[in-house]
Formats: sequence, C-alpha cells, structure tokens
Amino acid sequence: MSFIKLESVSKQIKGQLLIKNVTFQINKGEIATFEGINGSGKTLILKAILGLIKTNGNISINDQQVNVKNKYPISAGMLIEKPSLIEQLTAFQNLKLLAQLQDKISDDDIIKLLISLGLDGHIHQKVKHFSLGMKQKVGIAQALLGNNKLIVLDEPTNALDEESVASLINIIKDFNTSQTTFLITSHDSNFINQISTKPFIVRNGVINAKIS
Ligand SMILES: Nc1ncnc2c1ncn2[C@@H]1O[C@H](COP(=O)(O)OP(=O)(O)OP(=O)(O)O)[C@@H](O)[C@H]1O
Repeated sequence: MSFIKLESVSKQIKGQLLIKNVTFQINKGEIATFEGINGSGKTLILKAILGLIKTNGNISINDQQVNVKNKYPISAGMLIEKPSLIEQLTAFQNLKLLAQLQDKISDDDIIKLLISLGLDGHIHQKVKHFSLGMKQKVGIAQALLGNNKLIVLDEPTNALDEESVASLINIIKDFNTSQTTFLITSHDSNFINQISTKPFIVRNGVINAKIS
C-alpha cells in the first residue's frame, strides 16, 4: 500500500530550481533511503515530505495532503540536520521532555533506548558536556522515541564511529516493522546498502530509484 506519494514536486529558492519535478511512492513499512553528495537536495526533500517547506506539486502521507499548514499528518519522529537539544538538560531530561508530549512512554523506555545507542553511563549527564557523536545519538533517540509511524533521519551516521554505525543499523532494523516507515538520508553507500529496502539516488535536485 502506498503510504507516501510525491507527484511532480519542485522547490525553487531565489530563482534556483533545487528540487526538480520529483515523483515517487513509498510503501508503509519500507526503509527508504536518499543517497547523494553534499548539496544534492537530500535535506530539502525530507523537509518537503514533512511539510516544513513550501513546494509546488503534490505530497501526501496516508492519503492526506501535506503542506506547510498541514505538517506531517501522522505522528513522526525526526532528526533533521542536527539534533535539537537543550544543553543544560541531561540526555534523559531531553528525552523526557519529548516523552511528555506522547502517551505511554515510561522512564524505562527512555533509559533502554539510550542504552541501546551506547549512552549507558551518560544518561544523567548534561548534554553540554557531550561529544558531537554523543549528541548525535541523543538526536537519534529523540526521533526513535515513542510509537511514531514515520521516522525521518537526516544523515544519522554523522559523527558516529564504526561500532556505533553497526549498532544503529541493528536498531533501525529492530524498529522497522510493517507499521513503521523510515526515510533516511546519507552519503554513505555502505550504510545505505545494509538498511535500505527502497533506495533512491539524489543528484542535483533530481531523485531516481537506485539500481543495484
Ligand atoms: N534556504 C535556502 N536558500 C538557498 N539555497 C538553499 C536553501 N536551502 C537549501 N539550499 C540549497 O539547496 C541545495 C540542496 O540543499 P540540501 O540541504 O537539501 O542538501 P543536502 O543534500 O542535504 O546536503 P548535505 O549532505 O550537505 O546535508 C544546496 O545547494 C543548498 O545550498
């Protein structure tokens, strides 16, 4: 069943066409990946799908139109560009803030998630003392927290070491059920090849299916 649909989607900023007439569909439960070099348009397409930027063309999620007035009509967890963290709070407190906006997320769920991302020993430390990779892991935890039907991860492997990338691959596979759809950008084809069920290549604002 088609869950996310884009039809002739374009984005122009200051006279420059940055997303060029993009049409594709993604089924529920897929791990869709967008692979491309810096500046190719990966983040813009995620922002468009979430209704964070205005575009031309049609975008729908679960048959509901997405636009800047009707942002992500289903529950979505996201890490876009870089983690949004409150530096004065601990890793746990940052997640607790988000958990309070959703039902049925226990303190135990938060702690388990942080441990699965390799943050045991740092759960109750202030984020301002964290390295870039540790902050990235808290950002990933924010996106994974709860029972979101859509999880969007923009360059999740940024600042992660090899071992952490391997754990992330396992975590994404564990989270990916027929009810959870992932949209993931990366420039790392090795990472993408290990997780993707629906690979796209992004080149200069043009998005095509990746042929292996
Ligand atoms: N608000 C903006 N104003 C002008 N140009 C923009 C704006 N946002 C994005 N761009 C341009 O659009 C292009 C695509 O940007 P985008 O952030 O989608 O790249 P990306 O593929 O995610 O790159 P990276 O891997 O570096 O994150 C880039 O050339 C960027 O400079």
